[in-house]
Amino acid sequence: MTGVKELAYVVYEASSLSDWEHFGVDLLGMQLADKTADTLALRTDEKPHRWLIRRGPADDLAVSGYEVESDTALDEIVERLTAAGVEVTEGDAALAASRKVDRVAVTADPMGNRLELVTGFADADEPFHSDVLLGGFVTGAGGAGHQVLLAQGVARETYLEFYRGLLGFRISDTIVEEVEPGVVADLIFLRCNPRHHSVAFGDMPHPKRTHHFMVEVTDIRDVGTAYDRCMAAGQPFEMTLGMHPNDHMFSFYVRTPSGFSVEYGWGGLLVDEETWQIGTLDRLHSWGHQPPEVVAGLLAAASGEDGR
Ligand SMILES: Cc1ccc(O)c(O)c1CC[C@@H]1C(=O)CC[C@]2(C)C(=O)CC[C@@H]12
Ligand SMILES: [Fe+2]
Repeated sequence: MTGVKELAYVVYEASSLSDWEHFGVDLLGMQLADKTADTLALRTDEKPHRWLIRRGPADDLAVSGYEVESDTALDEIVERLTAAGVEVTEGDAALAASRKVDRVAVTADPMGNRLELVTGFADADEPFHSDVLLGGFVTGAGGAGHQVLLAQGVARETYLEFYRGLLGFRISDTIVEEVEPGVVADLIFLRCNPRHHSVAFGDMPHPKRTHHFMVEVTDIRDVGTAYDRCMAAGQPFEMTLGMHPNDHMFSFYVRTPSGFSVEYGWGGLLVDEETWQIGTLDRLHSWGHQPPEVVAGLLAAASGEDGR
C-alpha cells in the first residue's frame, strides 16, 4: 500500500517564542533558521525547518507534517481518505510556501490532530550548522524523529484504521505495563520507514495532544552534553537517562517551554521489514528513565547523616 514516507516537520503553538528559541538552540543544539514576530523555524538537518513554533496560547502540537513519495502517491492517499469519509482539503500556495513544499493536503486524524501530507519538501540553501553539537541529528530516511500522541479516549481500532489502514503505517510493537497499582500504560508504536516508530499512541490522562517529540543525535556525547546544558539551565526534567526495551533508545526527557517533553536520544533501532516480528512487551524501560524526584530522594538518602 502506498503510505506516507516520513514525519517531515511539526508545528507547535507556543506562548513564548523566546523561551523556545533558547530551549531549541542553546540547550538542544538546533539551528535557528528564521524568526519573525510570530514564528520561529528550527533546523536539525539540511531541511529548512523541522520544528515551526508559532505564537499562540495553546502550548501544544498544532500540525504534524508527513512527506509522501510523489504527487501520484499523494493523490492515491487523498482518494483513500476521501473514500473513507475523511475530509481533506488542498492547501493553497501560501501554505505550501510557508512549509517549503510543492504541495500540501490538509486533514485531521480521529483525535482531531491536524495533519499535512506534503510532497517536495525542499532542502535549505545553507548546510546545517549547530553551535554546540559534536555530531548532528539523525534524520534522513527516518524523518525528523518520533512523537507520542494521546488517544484521548478514541478507540485503538479507530485510530489504527486511520494510521494503518489509510496512511499506511505498520505496527512495530505494543507495551503494556502496570506503572502503579491500577494504573496501566498501554502504548502502540507505528512506523512508516526503518525508524522503529514515527508515532506512538497511549491513552493515559495527559493535558496535551502530544506527550513528547524525540530527536536523535549521531554522537552519544551529545546526549550527555545536552543533559548537562538542560540541567545547568534549570530546565525541568521529566525522566533521567535510561533506555527503552523496544527501540533501544538511550535517552532522557526534558520539558519544553510549553509543558510537554522532548526525548533526546541516541542509538535507536532500525527495523528490517523482512524479519521484523510484532512484539508485545511488558515494560516501558530497560533501565533508568526515573522521575527526577525519585533520584533526588535516593541520592539524599544515600548521603544522609549516617551515609558517610
Ligand atoms: C515506552 C517507550 C518506548 C519508546 C519510546 O520512544 C518512548 O517514548 C516510550 C514511552 C515514554 C513514556 C514512558 O516511558 C512513561 C509512560 C509514558 C509517559 C506514557 O504514559 C506515554 C509515554 C510514556
Ligand atoms: Fe519516545
